[in-house]
Amino acid sequence: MNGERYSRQTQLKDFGPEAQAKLAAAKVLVVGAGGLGVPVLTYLNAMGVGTLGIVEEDEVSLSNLHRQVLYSADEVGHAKLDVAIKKLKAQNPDTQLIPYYEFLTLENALSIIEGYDLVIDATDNFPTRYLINDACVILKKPFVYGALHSFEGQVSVFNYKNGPTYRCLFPKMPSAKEVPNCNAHGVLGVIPGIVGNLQALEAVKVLTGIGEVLSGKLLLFNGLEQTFQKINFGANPSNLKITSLQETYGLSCSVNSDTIESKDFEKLLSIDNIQIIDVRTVGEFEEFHLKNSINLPLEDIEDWKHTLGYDQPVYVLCHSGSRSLEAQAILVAYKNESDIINVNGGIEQLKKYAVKY
Ligand SMILES: Nc1ncnc2c1ncn2[C@@H]1O[C@H](COP(=O)(O)OP(=O)(O)OP(=O)(O)O)[C@@H](O)[C@H]1O
Repeated sequence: MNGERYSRQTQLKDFGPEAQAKLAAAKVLVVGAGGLGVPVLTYLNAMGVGTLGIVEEDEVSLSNLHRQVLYSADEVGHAKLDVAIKKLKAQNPDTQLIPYYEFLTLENALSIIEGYDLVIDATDNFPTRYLINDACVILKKPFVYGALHSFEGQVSVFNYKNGPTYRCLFPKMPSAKEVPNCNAHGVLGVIPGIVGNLQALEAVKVLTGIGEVLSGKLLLFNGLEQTFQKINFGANPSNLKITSLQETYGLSCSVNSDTIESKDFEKLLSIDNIQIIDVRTVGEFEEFHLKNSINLPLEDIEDWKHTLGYDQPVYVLCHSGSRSLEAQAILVAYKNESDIINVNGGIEQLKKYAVKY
């Protein structure tokens, strides 16, 4: 270990070389290298966490750059993981960086998470968050949670020393209407920077034992008012006893029965007459879209929902899977009995099949 590199933190009385050695021995898995993942990775790497696993399959987009400050304009279109690994290596060559060029799914979650001491959720969707929670409960790993909405953020540590889990705080996946998303609602660039850093701080506390971990406490940050608030919550014993993902999710390959993962949806693209409704904006659709898809922007869906054919499945798609959840909720409210399926991961994960006008 390079003593000088970490000297400004090891000289802290309550940190010292002992805590630094714990960081060096630690294995942390960061799921998502986007708005939250970038600050988490940058600081944990700089501070000397020995092993960092990164799960991510996305590419850098122009609209990522205002907040995902590890990426530059000339890297748009490159795999986030390639860019992140290159920059993190240059930042601290001592870290062992382990890339997973895939999204975390029901199939790979347990085998990936198994080898780590701590997981950091830096994703942007509820199915992944519940999956991380459930896999961490099964494997008895703590996980640091972070989430954003507009100018606000939340942080907590779940499953820490048998403490409350994500399901103790939020027992059920929220309804589609409640789901916020950067694409649809926007995010101020600096907010994920703040929330990601708070997550990194919690990770350091869990790994080294300093301070008081946010277990059983939800930290709420309001960027416009510059206020922090802590809410206490307790454990519900039934949430501490998940034994298998199959039991929790059934045998389906999705974490949500009305959802299909993009990679499974891929296999359906060759079906003739498949009904794919793309709810992105006209501009986004013009940039690229799936050949057989129909563009029905989210804001117009209420007016045009009667035009769809409900005698066959309706696959609803957007950029990454959140606006399509909102659209799905509107369609389900209209035609309850029909097969209305959200494509989780969206067109972002199906880009190789996309065409332009
Ligand atoms: N299941 C998953 N496994 C791994 N990474 C995931 C998973 N789900 C989402 N992610 C990643 O988490 C990151 C979340 O970042 P962020 O919320 O800033 O959104 P984004 O997808 O980068 O941008 P935008 O939503 O604006 O297009 C993304 O890079 C996304 O690919």
